[in-house]
Amino acid sequence: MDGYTAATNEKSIEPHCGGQHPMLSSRPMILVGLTGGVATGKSTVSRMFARCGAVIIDADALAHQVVEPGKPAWRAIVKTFGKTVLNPDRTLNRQALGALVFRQPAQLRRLEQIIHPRVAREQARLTKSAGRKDPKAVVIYDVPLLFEAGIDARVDKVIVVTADRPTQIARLNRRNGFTRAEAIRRIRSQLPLKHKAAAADYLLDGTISRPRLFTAVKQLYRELLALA
Ligand SMILES: CC(C)(COP(=O)(O)OP(=O)(O)OC[C@H]1O[C@@H](n2cnc3c(N)ncnc32)[C@H](O)[C@@H]1O)[C@@H](O)C(=O)NCCC(=O)NCCS
Ligand SMILES: Nc1ncnc2c1ncn2[C@@H]1O[C@H](COP(=O)(O)OP(=O)(O)OP(=O)(O)O)[C@@H](O)[C@H]1O
Repeated sequence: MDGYTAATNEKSIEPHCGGQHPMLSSRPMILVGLTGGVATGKSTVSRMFARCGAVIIDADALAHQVVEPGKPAWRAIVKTFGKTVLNPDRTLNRQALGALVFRQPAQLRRLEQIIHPRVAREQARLTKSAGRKDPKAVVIYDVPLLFEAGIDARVDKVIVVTADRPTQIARLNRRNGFTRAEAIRRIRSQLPLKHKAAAADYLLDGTISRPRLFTAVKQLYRELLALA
């Protein structure tokens, strides 16, 4: 199938996105890690999985929430990095903080030490809540640092969304206004994409058109549903 590669064999199952197949009634909740490089298309793919009926737990969104003004992580960031990383309205100046930490790996580690434990707690809470609501949910963890943070060991399957580097750079320029150097710094702050791809159970090509990508996502969702 275009844009979708799997190590496993295709299962024969009714071609619809979402809905519970009668053969799957005993399936427990499945935890799926979704990762990739910067701007390869993880959020785009996770929105498509949401349309199929999956529960999405988005680490970037949680990382944004835990640093809202006045929250403990926000206070720790101000204490560590100073008020120069704040906007006049006291929200985090993400551009300023990003420019600082992606130039200095030691500072990035300090920021991660503040944010990651709080994101992990929220992930655990949301996972429990998804399991209570639907014990057979397909739960997708959208986590850019899935491998770097060792979360791959806690999920049943890993999907990696790939893109070639020129596409990543062009997207970061268009979406974030990053220069080429800024984009490359952000890309290099992660495990190389080829290492992530080599460790994946499923690969999705994030550079194909959205309709083709959605077709690949629907097929993969059916395959995930079929995992007993
Ligand atoms: C430095 C910050 C404020 C810059 O914010 P900005 O709005 O520019 O980026 P945003 O948070 O939306 O992330 C965009 C992408 O950058 C990449 N990225 C973010 N944090 C990291 C990191 N610590 N290491 C490598 N890549 C990262 C991811 O691919 C992510 O999808 C922000 O990235 C941050 O707080 N990072 C530390 C928290 C973290 O590790 N988040 C990742 C998910 S837990
Ligand atoms: N298949 C596609 N075709 C064209 N553009 C796309 C496609 N998928 C994503 N994009 C665009 O590329 C950019 C990055 O996509 P997206 O936000 O989904 O990536 P991401 O991996 O979640 O990014 P980040 O690592 O920054 O969180 C967005 O501007 C999005 O609109």
